[in-house]
Amino acid sequence: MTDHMARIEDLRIRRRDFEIDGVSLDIARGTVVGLVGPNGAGKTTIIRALLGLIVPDSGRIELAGHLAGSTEGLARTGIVLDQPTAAPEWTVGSIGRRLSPFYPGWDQGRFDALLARLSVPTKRTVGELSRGQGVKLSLATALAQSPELLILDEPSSGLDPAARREIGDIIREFMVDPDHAVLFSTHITSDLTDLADELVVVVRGRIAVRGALTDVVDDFAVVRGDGPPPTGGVLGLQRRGDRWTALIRIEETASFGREAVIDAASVDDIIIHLGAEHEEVHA
Ligand SMILES: Nc1ncnc2c1ncn2[C@@H]1O[C@H](COP(=O)(O)OP(=O)(O)OP(=O)(O)O)[C@@H](O)[C@H]1O
Repeated sequence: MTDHMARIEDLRIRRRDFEIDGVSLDIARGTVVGLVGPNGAGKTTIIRALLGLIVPDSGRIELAGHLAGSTEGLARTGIVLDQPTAAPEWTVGSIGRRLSPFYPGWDQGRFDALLARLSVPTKRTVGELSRGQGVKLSLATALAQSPELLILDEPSSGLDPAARREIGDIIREFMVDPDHAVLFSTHITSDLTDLADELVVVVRGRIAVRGALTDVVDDFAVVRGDGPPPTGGVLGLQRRGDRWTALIRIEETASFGREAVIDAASVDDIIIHLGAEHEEVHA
């Protein structure tokens, strides 16, 4: 058994006006990796390449020890997208009967228990579900396949706070098995607190920051001020009228003098500032 559930090496995908530019990423067993970044940064493109849904221009991708897109790799992977993958005319209660022949590890008891826990109405058709109910159905379907790797692409957007917390608990329970791993892409970065071990920040098709979630947050700070913004040591700048905020490495703090207002950086601060495009930015 490999120690990683998924491995991406030097992934390159060229589109007309966008490029995934040399992304490498390991998802180790026993870890939850949070994938974050501004809109259009390339998170879904990376996930789709990992699942073999996009053929890259170059790079090597392994999923559960098999090449991307292989049946063996996908059989060990549960996938939660922001909408259900089941046919809209199927009733929720019939999904187990319909899908179980295709998944050797299908666990009907687990599927039924998750639908009940997440309050997904079993008599409705998939097409009649609300957006949030659809995400919950996708999660139940993914986990009923007894996967080793769970990939969630922005599941949180349609979910109420109680459901998001419930899904966090379900992911934690999934991670009780040390051989499991999760890749979780989200814009609601607070969902990653106490859940993600590692954070990967994608900006404009590249990995801008990666590391243990706590280390990443500790590595940065935000400086606030007005008037002419600083240039040296600034990784990203946000302006509102005369006022500005700048993302810096924590070790640069001293160079901003005693009058500077410096705060701890949140994950959102990191994404917003690294994603900002400003001529003054000197990375
Ligand atoms: N089929 C396609 N053809 C051309 N460009 C595409 C295609 N699919 C996505 N893109 C472009 O690739 C870039 C990355 O898109 P992607 O969906 O991977 O971003 P994302 O980080 O998941 O964004 P979001 O947070 O908005 O969901 C975007 O500029 C998008 O317009």
